[in-house]
Amino acid sequence: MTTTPSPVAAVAGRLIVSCQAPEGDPMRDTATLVRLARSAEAGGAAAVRVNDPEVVAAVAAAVALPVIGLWKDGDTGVYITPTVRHALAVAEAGAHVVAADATARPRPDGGSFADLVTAVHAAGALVMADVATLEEGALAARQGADLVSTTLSGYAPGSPRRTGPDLELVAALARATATPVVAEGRITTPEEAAEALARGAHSVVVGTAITAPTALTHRFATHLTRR
Ligand SMILES: CC(=O)N[C@H](C=O)[C@@H](O)[C@H](O)[C@H](O)COP(=O)(O)O
Repeated sequence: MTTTPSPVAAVAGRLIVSCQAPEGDPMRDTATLVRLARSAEAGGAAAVRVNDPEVVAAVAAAVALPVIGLWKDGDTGVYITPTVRHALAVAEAGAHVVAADATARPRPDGGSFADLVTAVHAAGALVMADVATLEEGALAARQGADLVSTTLSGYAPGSPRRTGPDLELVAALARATATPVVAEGRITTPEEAAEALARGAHSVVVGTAITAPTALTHRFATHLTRR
C-alpha cells in the first residue's frame, strides 16, 4: 500500500514557489499562471503557492505537487484569505493547504483565525498562517495552524520594514513553536533560502525572484536609469 506524504512532510527542507501576479499585470492570466506552476514543478519545487480559487483549481489539475492556495481580496488590512468563506472556497477549489492572514488585525467579517482553522480542517485541508510577528505566529500555532509563515513581516504593523527577508523572525518562531515555520517574503537568492533553513525554517517560499518578470525587469531598468 502506498501512502501520500502530507504536504507538510513534502516541503521539508525544500522550496515552495509562489506563482502569483498583481492586479493589472500581464502575467495575471490563469493559463499563464498554470505554466509558471508547471515550470516550478519542472525546476524542482516541492509545492506551489497560488492566489484565487479559479487559479487554484487550474493549477491543482495541472501539477502533481501540493498546492498552497489563498484568495487575496483587496490590498489593505486583512486581505489574504480574510474570512471563512474565502478559505472554504480555496479548499473546495482543491488546495491542499489554505494560506490565510493570522495577524492581530481585525478581520473584515469580525471572525477569528481560530474559526478559519476549524472550518478548513473540517473541509479536509491544512492551514498556513501568514504572520508578521513572533506573537502572532505563536498564537496561530496554538490555534491549530499546520504551518506558520513569515509572509507578512514588513507589510503589517509591528514588523520591521526591510529590503531583505526577516530571518530573525524565522529563527525566533522556530525557537518558540514546534509548528513548522516557513520563511517567506523578499528572499532573492538561493543563499538566502539556504540561510533560512539554517536558521530553523522547515521550508522556504520564493515568489518575485522566480515568477515576476515585470518586477524583475523594473529592478534592472531602474538601476540603469539611476546611473
Ligand atoms: C505580502 C503579500 O501579500 N505577499 C503575497 C503572499 O502571498 C505575495 O504577493 C508574495 O509574492 C509572496 O508572499 C512571496 O514573497 P516574495 O514575492 O517576496 O518572494
